[in-house]
Amino acid sequence: MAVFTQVPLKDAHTLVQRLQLGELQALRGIEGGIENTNYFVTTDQGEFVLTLFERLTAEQLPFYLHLMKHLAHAGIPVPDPRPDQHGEILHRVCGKPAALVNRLQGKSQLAPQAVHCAAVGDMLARMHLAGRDYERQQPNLRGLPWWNETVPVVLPYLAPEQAALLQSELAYQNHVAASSAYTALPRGPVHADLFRDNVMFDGDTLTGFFDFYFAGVDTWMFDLAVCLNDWCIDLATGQHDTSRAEAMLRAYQAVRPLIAAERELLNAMLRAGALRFWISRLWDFHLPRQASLLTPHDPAHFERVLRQRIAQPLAL
Ligand SMILES: Nc1ncnc2c1ncn2[C@@H]1O[C@H](COP(=O)(O)OP(=O)(O)O)[C@@H](O)[C@H]1O
Ligand SMILES: N[C@@H](CCOP(=O)(O)O)C(=O)O
Repeated sequence: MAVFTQVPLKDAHTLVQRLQLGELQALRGIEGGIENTNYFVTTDQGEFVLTLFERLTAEQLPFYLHLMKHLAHAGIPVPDPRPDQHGEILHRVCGKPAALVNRLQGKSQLAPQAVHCAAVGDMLARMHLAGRDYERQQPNLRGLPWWNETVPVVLPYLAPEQAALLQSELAYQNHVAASSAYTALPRGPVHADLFRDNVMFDGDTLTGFFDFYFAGVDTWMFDLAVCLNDWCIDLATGQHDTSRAEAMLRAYQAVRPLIAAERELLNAMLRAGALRFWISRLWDFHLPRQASLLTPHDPAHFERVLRQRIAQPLAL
């Protein structure tokens, strides 16, 4: 869990007053998350989430916050950033850029069944379509250029066979990115980190997507691959669960059918999704930041997932 910055009650009170959200009743640091400082904020008007951004800059943040607003207005269940009286949704708390959003109802479904994977596939496709007329541009900041930059930084910490796999997969992904099929992939704003812990459910009903702070313009297929790699696998082995993967793909395609290039590159994108999180987990693990409540994720998990995607491609 992560609270990098301790927020005094008086600072939360000032923000709540400025956003005209009533009287502050409680402020509680959130267990979970590895990127930002998060607090639940209770006022007499409801429950909110305060996020202090620890890595993202005030220049990068409008893309994410306005994307959430855009999607919320299009009917996608995502947190809606609260404005001040001037309409500004990016605030400043304890010297850090900050946002306050509504708290989504429900809880994460950490042992998903086919019904949950179908709900995610359906809403993911709706979200992709709803993002088509979003005008701001920002690349996925954890995309290929970042992989190329970060792999040399983590290589010294790896055993020789891991280093060889990491380098050969990176070379493969550079090759894929230069192909005409890749150029043909439809793209737009994507979430890019839509894991089980970034979706809320009330029973079997999906109540929201959140944590958009790795979003960016990238291929829709990469987004779908990230979901398949987390929602539709056996976590112990990294193996695909066919019924869950089929449920997600069927529901996604009922809203937006995949084009030929997407079908062709499905497995390459599954490998890309595994590589992306293997690299970021290695980076977080071997070059950790100070936080009072932080548990790094296990990098070995995505090494296993990547080996699985290479050994057993998912057939469409
Ligand atoms: N809008 C929200 N509604 C409800 N819970 C939220 C919301 N945003 C964050 N949370 C809670 O806070 C936890 C950490 O948030 P997250 O965005 O994943 O952190 P990080 O940005 O550090 O990865 C989540 O697992 C969830 O329980
Ligand atoms: N989902 C990523 C890490 C990002 O953490 P989150 O709490 O912001 O989703 C992973 O599992 O490595």
